[in-house]
Amino acid sequence: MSNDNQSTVPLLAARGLVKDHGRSRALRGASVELRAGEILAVTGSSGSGKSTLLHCLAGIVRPDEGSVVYAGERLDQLSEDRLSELRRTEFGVVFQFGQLIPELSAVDNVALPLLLAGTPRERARARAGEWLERFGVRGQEEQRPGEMSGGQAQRVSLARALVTGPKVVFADEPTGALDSLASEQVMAALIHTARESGTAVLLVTHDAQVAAYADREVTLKDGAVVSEADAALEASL
Ligand SMILES: Nc1ncnc2c1ncn2[C@@H]1O[C@H](COP(=O)(O)OP(=O)(O)OP(=O)(O)O)[C@@H](O)[C@H]1O
Repeated sequence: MSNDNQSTVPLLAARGLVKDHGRSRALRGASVELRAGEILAVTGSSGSGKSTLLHCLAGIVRPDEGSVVYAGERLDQLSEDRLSELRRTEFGVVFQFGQLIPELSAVDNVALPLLLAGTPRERARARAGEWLERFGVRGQEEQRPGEMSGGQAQRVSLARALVTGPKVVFADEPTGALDSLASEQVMAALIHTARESGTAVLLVTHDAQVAAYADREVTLKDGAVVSEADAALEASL
């Protein structure tokens, strides 16, 4: 269901993105918009360009052609310094294999973005503990990623992505390595928390059940958007 608070002005808009990886063209004129608070699924078969699109939208990779505008700023033209500041303060990212730091406990992994932003250690750890609780992994604060299940580790990754209060979370196959029960728990936690905090989510997935959590779905084929379906409307039919 759409969130009534969503603005009609996009928070993030990509137009005509082209991106080559060596001799392979990953994006061929892809355009997509994400509104504040919206949950958008990007689907498509393997190799259709989903991850490359996410990387361009998150300012991780610069497109060869086209524009990416975030809250009035051209991401594709920003300096590396400004881009990394935006990634630290406005964006959160979650990947298929959470990419937690194996040597750090769950609470220290989640506290890390706050420490990098200058929050004192004890306050950062306390806030991290609150976020672990929100994601249902309280009690595992001192465990390291290797001592947790895949689903628990992925919920820690979500807590780390959201702890700084980002405007957008980019999630690339966040449930790709999980079984269906853990996948449902992770998605429910992500969607609930994003709705509660008004965070927009760009969700890359090839799984129709995961895409069904989104407000809207765009499908990529050969590096361009081929169809847009209102996932919520489809689900209600
Ligand atoms: N770093 C890279 N170097 C070379 N080619 C790449 C690189 N990243 C992606 N590609 C190529 O670009 C195309 C799009 O890849 P991308 O990972 O964006 O697609 P995807 O839809 O996310 O695929 P998957 O679902 O398999 O992850 C593919 O042909 C892929 O082989």
